[in-house]
Amino acid sequence: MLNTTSGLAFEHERVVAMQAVRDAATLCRAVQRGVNLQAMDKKDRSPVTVADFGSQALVCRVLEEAFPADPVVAEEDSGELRQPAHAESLAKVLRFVTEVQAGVDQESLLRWIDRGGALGGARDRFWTLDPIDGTKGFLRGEQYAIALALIVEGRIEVAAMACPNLPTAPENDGVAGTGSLFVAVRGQGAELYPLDGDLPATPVRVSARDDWGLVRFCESVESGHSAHDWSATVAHRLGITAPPVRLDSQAKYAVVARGEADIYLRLPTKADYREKIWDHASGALILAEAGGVVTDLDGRPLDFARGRELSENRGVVATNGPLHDRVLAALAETFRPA
Ligand SMILES: Nc1ncnc2c1ncn2[C@@H]1O[C@H](COP(=O)(O)O)[C@@H](OP(=O)(O)O)[C@H]1O
Ligand SMILES: [Mg+2]
Ligand SMILES: [Mg+2]
Ligand SMILES: [Mg+2]
Repeated sequence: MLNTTSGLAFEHERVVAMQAVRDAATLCRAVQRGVNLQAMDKKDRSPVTVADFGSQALVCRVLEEAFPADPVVAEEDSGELRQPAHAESLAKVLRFVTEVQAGVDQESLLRWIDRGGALGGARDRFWTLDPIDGTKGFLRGEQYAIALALIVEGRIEVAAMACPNLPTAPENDGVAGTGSLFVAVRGQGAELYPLDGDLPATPVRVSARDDWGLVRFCESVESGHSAHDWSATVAHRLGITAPPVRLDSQAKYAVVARGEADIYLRLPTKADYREKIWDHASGALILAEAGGVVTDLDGRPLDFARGRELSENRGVVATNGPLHDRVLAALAETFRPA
């Protein structure tokens, strides 16, 4: 889709996606500053917070206004929030959303959240959203991301990912207000903006590292999300000596994309677990546009045209490129999933 003013494909989508994740990041930070950060349990026992719902509402609001015909495949729905037992949480979500977007009523809020219920698939065009990826990291005050991507006929075309606790540069580690906003459009490269202020973007590029003694790999903090024992075995086989860098959320794709790490491994802990599209779409395009490579454990491209899950893939291997085939070979030789 060509924008007649700038001539760049998907320029309007890129700008809208950046605004949407910025709004959501403002809300997430406000919730995190608030006392008594509590999680509710979803049916699958995973945590969800007031910020997950508020973030989803704000992003879906921005998308509805700009692209009313576009479906959204998002992680959360309003089912639990509508329960009388959660009236207090609903009131909190409304309060935090109103701080960013004045004049919102409860019905609009719930309707925006439920715009995320689309099924995806090979249909023309849809957005996929993880309103907070790394909810466990968010609850610990560590890494999390607001991850949004546009998928057209199964191809990821636009990605925006806000990482409020990931500094734009290592020297800002731990400094408040130095979060990162990664943006990519297929064929146009990946860029990093400071999440705060109007500073210009810098290009994002992977490392060229291919010396196994210097290679760094990253993985989930949660051993229930990615098998730490297997990644240690694979790393040993490859001659990697540095300990793994563990961080939550799709910030893992971002740190590989900007060359701070060289490999992201996500090895299934359960044979029947299928990755969710919103856990990968945004990060995967950002890394690919930074020069990296993303496949599943078997070397297959991630297939985003199958619905809400990556049903045809298992696990994820993401690298700077030069290391990819050796990592796949080491996995084929060693990894025996549960
Ligand atoms: N058994 C499992 N295997 C792999 N991923 C899982 C999992 N259970 C939950 N997840 C996903 O892991 C995501 C977090 O990834 P990470 O551990 O890399 O931070 C969660 O996203 P949310 O936090 O958005 O729910 C959730 O979708
Ligand atoms: Mg979740
Ligand atoms: Mg997630
Ligand atoms: Mg989430």
